[in-house]
Amino acid sequence: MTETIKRSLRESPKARWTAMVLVSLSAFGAYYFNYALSPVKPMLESALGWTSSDFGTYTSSYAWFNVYFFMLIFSGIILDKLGIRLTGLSSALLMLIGTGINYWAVVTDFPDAAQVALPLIGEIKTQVLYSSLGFALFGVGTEASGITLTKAIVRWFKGKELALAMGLQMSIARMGTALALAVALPLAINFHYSSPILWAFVLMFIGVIAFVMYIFLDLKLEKSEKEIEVDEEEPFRLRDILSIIKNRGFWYIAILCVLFYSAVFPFLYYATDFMINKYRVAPGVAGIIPSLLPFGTIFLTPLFGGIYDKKGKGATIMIIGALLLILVHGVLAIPFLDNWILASAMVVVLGIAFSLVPSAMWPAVPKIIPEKRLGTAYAVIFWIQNIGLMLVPLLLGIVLDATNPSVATNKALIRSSVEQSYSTLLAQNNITVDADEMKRAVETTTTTVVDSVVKTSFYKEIEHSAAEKEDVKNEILKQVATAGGAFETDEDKSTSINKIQQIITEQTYQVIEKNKLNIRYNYQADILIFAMLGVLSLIFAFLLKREDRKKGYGLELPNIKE
Ligand SMILES: NCCCC[C@H](N)C(=O)NCC(=O)O
Repeated sequence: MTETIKRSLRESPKARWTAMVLVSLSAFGAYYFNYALSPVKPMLESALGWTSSDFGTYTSSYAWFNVYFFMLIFSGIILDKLGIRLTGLSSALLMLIGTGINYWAVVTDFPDAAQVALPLIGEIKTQVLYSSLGFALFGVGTEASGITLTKAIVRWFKGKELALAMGLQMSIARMGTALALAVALPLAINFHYSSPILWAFVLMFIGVIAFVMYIFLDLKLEKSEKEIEVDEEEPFRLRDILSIIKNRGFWYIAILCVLFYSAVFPFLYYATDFMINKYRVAPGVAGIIPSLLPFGTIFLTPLFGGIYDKKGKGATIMIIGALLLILVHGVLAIPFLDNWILASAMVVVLGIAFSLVPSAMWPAVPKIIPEKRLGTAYAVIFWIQNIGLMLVPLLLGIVLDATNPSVATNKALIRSSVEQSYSTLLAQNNITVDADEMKRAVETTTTTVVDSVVKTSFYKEIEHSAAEKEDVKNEILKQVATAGGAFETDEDKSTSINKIQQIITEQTYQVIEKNKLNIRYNYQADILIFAMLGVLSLIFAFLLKREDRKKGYGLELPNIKE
């Protein structure tokens, strides 16, 4: 069809950039919430008794519905049928509801032993299940919103600053990730472990309002184009999937995508905990190191995209990105290199890799797949990517628990010792607290003890039998009771509780240190999984380059012809 755009609202730079900012706000909230609970992993363990496998189940749940129910494929169809406005609003609302369910689940008291049996996963804590269902719903909303926002940007910027607008939209989204990694744990420490989710809910709500405003702008655009003939967009067709999956180049890109993203996104889920456990970074600031990664990509992705546009070498860029991935995870896996400055440098290099690969990968797809099948191609690539985002975080949690079998049980032992110590000292001193105050005090004290042991102790951990662990617990209770005997209550109840907290913290710390209890995760096996994903990425990047040479896709050629 001919395109004779005359006075379309698209011609107004102010209108189209406003549209870009409005739609990007929901992506900002989504990318924030995606990582809001990750830095809080150590607190979820100390306060709620989650294990690394529970955390792995939770983070993998992002992709449950997308993978099992083919939601990404359906979202593409729904987007074609219902359009940007309705699909965008529904996905923003879905993200909001998912976040709400997740918040409710983590603040609700479930009995410690409450579990349900799930196919494939087995027994799972009821709280982990409800949090995961919320996160899975959020995942459907995020992925659907991802493809909807791309379509919205294309609608406003086709023939204009399309690449820049897409790059900026991605940058705004990544700012959300950087913010979550940097502030979630300080927020949780200073307020409550659920506070980062509450903030996510607020951001998501702002995203919904912004999308409603976008709808009005979009209606104005439609009105302005009523008299004008514009290109009709190609709809999503199931039969296109068949022709796409017959293309070998498509498979190389899709596999490279799942391998590469699986070595980055899931790394971010665990990175704060990794910094705390391996590099002894203080929990309050540990998230700043992984936040350097998305923060760097905010500037580098558009920069590398521009270089690819002008100079080409797309397949080579992907090879370099995969090599950097191997270098980073290889260095992070070396046990004796435990300096946080080196870790920060490696995260910056990972940020460079994470800017190189996407800046070459996404623009490479149109060189392999005809334009009319692009929407379908991206939906299938994201579906395959989601399989990795589902399996890898789960595997990481299981491997972390399997290679550190006593850490979760030792943290649980500390929690129950702290709880019993409070009960004893409060009763001894005739101080009454309600269930909420008690819960809060136990959570805070357990977290403080665990954090300070992990940060400040240098002992070589010893594995204890169940009977020895019972002895350690009894020793904690005895020490606390002895130290608490000399304790003088204050008229002010909260001063007395603070004194009790101090006694319990000091005594528990001493007993743990003396008995060399293992509460520090060794992440080596997990990081080696990432390094292996890097090696596989490199192989597929080379295969893609070879296929490009055979079929002449032009991946090494510049996008802009001089
Ligand atoms: N943690 C956000 C998940 C978004 C996944 C999405 N399918 C995607 O890959 N977007 C492109 C990107 O580079 O973020």
